[in-house]
Amino acid sequence: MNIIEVENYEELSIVGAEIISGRVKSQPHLTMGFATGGTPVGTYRELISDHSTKKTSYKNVTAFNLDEYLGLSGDHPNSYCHFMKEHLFQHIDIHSTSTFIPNGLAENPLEECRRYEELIEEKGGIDLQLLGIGFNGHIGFNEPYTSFSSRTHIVDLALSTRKANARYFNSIDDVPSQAVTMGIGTIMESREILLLISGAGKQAALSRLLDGDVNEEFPASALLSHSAVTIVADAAALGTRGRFS
Ligand SMILES: O=P(O)(O)OC[C@H]1O[C@](O)(CO)[C@@H](O)[C@@H]1O
Repeated sequence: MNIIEVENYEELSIVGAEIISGRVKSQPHLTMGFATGGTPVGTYRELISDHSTKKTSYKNVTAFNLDEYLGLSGDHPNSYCHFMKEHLFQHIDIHSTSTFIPNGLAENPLEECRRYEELIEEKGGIDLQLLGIGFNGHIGFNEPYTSFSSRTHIVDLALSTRKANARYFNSIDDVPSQAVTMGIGTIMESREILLLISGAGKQAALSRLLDGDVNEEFPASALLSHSAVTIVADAAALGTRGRFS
């Protein structure tokens, strides 16, 4: 596991974007896995800026997102489909037909999970998967005790996850209680993984990850068994484990 220590969220966003745009430049037909949540927003802002100044092109990039709320349509303001358009896709030259996000309104959600898995396989798998981490160690929407061999599936969201994401909704009651997410097994098949961790609130999760105990109780610990993971973490998240403490 390669750990890049940065001073703050601004620097984390710059470094995250440099890694992604660097891959896109060297491999224009990259299949990229994107994440949502607050953490990657700065990275997306930097990618947009890089796209407009340095003309990094995404026209041959294929994008898969990790997850989507069940019950929200793609144009719902809180859907992850809407999030990706707003924070990245509408600002770069990626083709809308090359961006894939699970359909939160699928008539048959189990079938949708199978379709999504097939699609990832059809496109040759994910080259670089961007991840954030939840307070409880979730990656994607894979909550504690999710099998490390899981494929794209339906999850019941933990109350702590719904509470953490309630900030984007009018009230916690509006936060869907289920989502479709790539499984941990799906994520682990990505050829490379970039995990962004920022803020004091993530200190306990990062510390537990760095302790190195691989356990399904802590989903992110699966990453310890992956051969190409880069973590970009800021001083607040590293706490006393960082060089800035
Ligand atoms: O970046 P945030 O907002 O702290 O979220 C962390 C993680 O939680 C999720 O938003 C899901 O709750 C993930 O998509 C994300 O990686």
